[in-house]
Amino acid sequence: MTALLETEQVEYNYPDGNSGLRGIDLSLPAGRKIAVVGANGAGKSTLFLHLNGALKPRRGVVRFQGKPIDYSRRGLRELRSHVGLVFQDPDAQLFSASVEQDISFGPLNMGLPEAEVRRRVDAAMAATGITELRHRPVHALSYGQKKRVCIAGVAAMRPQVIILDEPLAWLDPAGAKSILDLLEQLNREGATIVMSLHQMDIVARWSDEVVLLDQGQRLFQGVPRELFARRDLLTKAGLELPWPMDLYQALVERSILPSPNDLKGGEVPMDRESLLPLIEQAWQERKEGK
Ligand SMILES: Nc1ncnc2c1ncn2[C@@H]1O[C@H](COP(=O)(O)OP(=O)(O)OP(=O)(O)O)[C@@H](O)[C@H]1O
Repeated sequence: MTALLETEQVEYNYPDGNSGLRGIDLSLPAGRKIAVVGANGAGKSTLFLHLNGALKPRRGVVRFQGKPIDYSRRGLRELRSHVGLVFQDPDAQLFSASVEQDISFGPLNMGLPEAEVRRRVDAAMAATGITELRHRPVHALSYGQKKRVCIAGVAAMRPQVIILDEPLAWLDPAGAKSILDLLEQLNREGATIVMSLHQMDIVARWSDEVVLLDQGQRLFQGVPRELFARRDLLTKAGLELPWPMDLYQALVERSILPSPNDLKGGEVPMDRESLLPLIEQAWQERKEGK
């Protein structure tokens, strides 16, 4: 599969000498939902800032659609119309007086006609469920509402890639679910979604592909099931298994559930929906005295 975004041996040091990235090779295919995971300080935000050209590597190269990023003003403006980044901190992204103005900024900056801007802004507000906040000042919104405005602002530009730095952090369960539903919808409409997150159960059920970073290096890229079979990598990177896999293992150790070798299909359950039928079956067999 051809890569939409690629990094080759990307290295970056912050001006104070902190090493942000230490030779990262990545290839992000189009149309996927890609999770980027790693402990605090692993380099996720630094990587994202390279993918939309906000940071320039000290060594190595970042490519979009096979071409190295053009760091001129024009080149970056063009790149950012295709690669949208939603920052971790919404206050770093929002600056207009009202919600509507903020979401309009990107499409206006792309030079789109006013009617088209209005259409896109209305659609982005509807998709993120913030139409009623249209005239509200951004500084007076809750954290979760600000997050939605940031996502709407990027979605209104209709980029090919939407990168989100911990979009679920600090959201309540309903807020997190609606963001995940929205990302699912944007992906169905053709956007490649790249997001960092710390909840491994969501990585397991949401992502097609997962990238694991550790101390500025890529430790793994592949499907979630493959990553969660690598206990060595998880331990090194300080990550845990998704809770359904962890619970499954605890139940196997207590001889309540069959071990992977005795499972039909042999696949360890990664999510709640595949774990529950195993528990129900074990419960049924116990009741029937098997
Ligand atoms: N503005 C900065 N100035 C100096 N060093 C920085 C800066 N931002 C990040 N770093 C350093 O670069 C490394 C990578 O940080 P980064 O923020 O990319 O990690 P992260 O994986 O996004 O972490 P988190 O999960 O905490 O958001 C860390 O060692 C961090 O201390």
